[in-house]
Amino acid sequence: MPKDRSTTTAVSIRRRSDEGDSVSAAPEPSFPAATILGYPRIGPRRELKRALESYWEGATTAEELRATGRRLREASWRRLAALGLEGPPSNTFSLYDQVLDTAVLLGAVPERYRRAGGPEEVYFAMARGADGLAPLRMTKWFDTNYHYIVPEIGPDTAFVADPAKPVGEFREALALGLRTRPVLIGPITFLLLAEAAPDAPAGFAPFDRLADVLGAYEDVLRALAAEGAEWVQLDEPALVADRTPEELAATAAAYDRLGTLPGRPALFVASYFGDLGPALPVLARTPVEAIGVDLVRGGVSGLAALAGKTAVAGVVSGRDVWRTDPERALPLLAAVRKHAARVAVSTSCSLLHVPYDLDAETGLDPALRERLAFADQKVAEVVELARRLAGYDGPPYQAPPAPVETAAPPAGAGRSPYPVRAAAQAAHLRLPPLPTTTIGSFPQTEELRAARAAVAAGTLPVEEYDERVRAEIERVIRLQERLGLDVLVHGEPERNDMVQYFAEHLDGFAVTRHGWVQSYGSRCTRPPILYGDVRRPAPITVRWARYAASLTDRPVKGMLTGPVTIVAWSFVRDDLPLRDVVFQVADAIREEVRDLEAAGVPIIQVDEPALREMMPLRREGRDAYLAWAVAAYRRATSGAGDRTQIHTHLCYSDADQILDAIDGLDADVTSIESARSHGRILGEPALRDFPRGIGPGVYDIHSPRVPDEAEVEKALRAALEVVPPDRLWVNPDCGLKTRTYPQVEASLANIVAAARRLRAALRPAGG
Ligand code: MET
Ligand SMILES: [Zn+2]
Repeated sequence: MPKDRSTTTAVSIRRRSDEGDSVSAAPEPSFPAATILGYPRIGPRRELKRALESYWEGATTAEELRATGRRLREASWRRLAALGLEGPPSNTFSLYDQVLDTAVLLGAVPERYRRAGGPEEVYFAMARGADGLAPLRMTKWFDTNYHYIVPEIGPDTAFVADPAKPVGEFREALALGLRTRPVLIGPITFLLLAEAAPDAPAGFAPFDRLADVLGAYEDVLRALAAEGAEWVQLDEPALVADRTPEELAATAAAYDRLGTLPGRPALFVASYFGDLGPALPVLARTPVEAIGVDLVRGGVSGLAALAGKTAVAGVVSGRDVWRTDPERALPLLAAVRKHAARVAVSTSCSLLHVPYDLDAETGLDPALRERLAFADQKVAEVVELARRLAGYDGPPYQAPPAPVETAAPPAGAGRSPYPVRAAAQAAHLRLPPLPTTTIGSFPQTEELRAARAAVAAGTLPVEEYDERVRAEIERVIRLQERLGLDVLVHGEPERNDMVQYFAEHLDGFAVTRHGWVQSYGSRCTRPPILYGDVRRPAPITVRWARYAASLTDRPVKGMLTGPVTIVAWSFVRDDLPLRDVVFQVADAIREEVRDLEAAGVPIIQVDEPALREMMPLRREGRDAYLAWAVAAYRRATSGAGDRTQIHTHLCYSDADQILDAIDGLDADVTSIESARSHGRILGEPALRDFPRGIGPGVYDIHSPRVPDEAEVEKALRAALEVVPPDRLWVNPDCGLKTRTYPQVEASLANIVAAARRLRAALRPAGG
């Protein structure tokens, strides 16, 4: 075998499938030697965010929004071409979410949204809700901090392909002289991520509709081929999680069917976020031409199945900001090359999960900077690796022995059992039944954001900024008193972000200025970079908590972010086991809990919204993960005395998967997302027995909609069916930071009113 085979010029005859089905014998188009699975789309300066928000406010038109999209796509393609990438992906742009785009592409728009208006209105009604129309559910994309919109599929969903978007984007790029590879979410992943429509009969699963949805995929593939698309990428990340034999058999059947579609483009099935495991040979037996494997998360065993295929080898991580070590990547690529017909160098997943360009960061320590690569640097890396691979004749990669696990540090001195704590807290706090509270943040005003930027730019003295933060805290405290909430918060006005704020005050972290990563819709976060040992040089939140408490007689909660979440939402050093890094952070938070308690703060909330998203995608490894994650949380919180009430907050609706772990956190009160899943969380039998305080969210803060009093009351009545009144808390799904004051005031007023009505109804007659 010649070892300098260059993949750029590779042209071969399309193979026949094992079964010998006759497949068109057209030559397989060449696949680029270097590629990426996707690219960020929010804009290097978050141009899409601004365009979306101004469109939603009614300040700009749909046409202006579309024009911004076109400009961003063009700029991205030109940038990729300038970086040396050939045949870039397309249809990786989205106005809100790629899963929602796929639902639209396949005609899976639930009937009730169709009356929202024109195409944009219908689309954004599904994403964000509209008058009288709650949005579709939103949840996290695999183990990332990106949120997708959950499609709703019923037995009658009429799948009718509407390929306008991928076709339109393909044409746009072609007009620039670029033949792109349209990217679609594959049928297996699409259906597995969807949920059954509310009116679907019991036992119905969206996956039952696979044969029907494939018809729509065939139409899309035909339409793209007619435009001149040579390759289409079908993303199937769902195949890196555990799949049943039936699901794998359906995968084989689906790709056999798409693979034998006459006149189709060449098919590249991409997998990412882990190892394909048993799905790899299944895919490899189908007629698809190319298969993508994640070699950052996944291993090299089983690659022999790639014989005869084009292997798209993900060796440049799309999930972190570290440079790729060519001494590791080249042997990995050589290992793939031993088996596959052709090898393309790729990112391990879409670059959606990393910031655009390291060159925009001018303030980083040069020693750290040298170790970093953002999206554009990673594009340059795949191009360079492909060039080096062509001439590489070193040995292929061999997996090293698995590292030996060290024992977890102890949880720290234990608190008394819950009944003892609960009694001490009840005597101390004297709260009514169904206590009302919020999750921590209040809307962030433009003035405060601007003030923070001015401090960073050196144009506003810190003392003046602190003064404004104090004024904002006072305003938020007065508002909560006026609204009649029982447990108040300071509103987190001093925090740009719940993770970044702590990162800025802990040693071992660096923060970026422009390193935005899309979280959902127009929302972005700037994940800090955890590069060294974590230490807390001084108390972080104590002065603000103390100030807030000084303003009111009601209890004020102290707010901290938990160790798992701080690590999950950062880019983390990869030279230590993740667990050890989390324990370092837990020790820093433990010190903060102690200091808050010493300052007289009676309730401390330690948020762990990322607990579930960090969970391994395959069952194997989950128990071990949950054990150390829970141990880290307890290490952070167990220094508190019995009288101090510890709250935690987890904002996702499918907490049912980790109820044991939530129980293991041993927090006195747990608030959890529930509004958008129509209270589904409380349908869980395990929750009936949840032994401590629980606050299922009654206000979907991801939507601009204001819930009315009756709706909140109904949700609370449903909750009271399973949770006794002395343990039921009344709160929104999550923090209020992303909402406006008018929305928040109206919603909280309705929540307090509903809680009061129920409280009155609970009171025994004459009591
Ligand atoms: C994503 S969870 C957010 C919790 C945080 N305390 C807030 O209210 O913003
Ligand atoms: Zn939350």
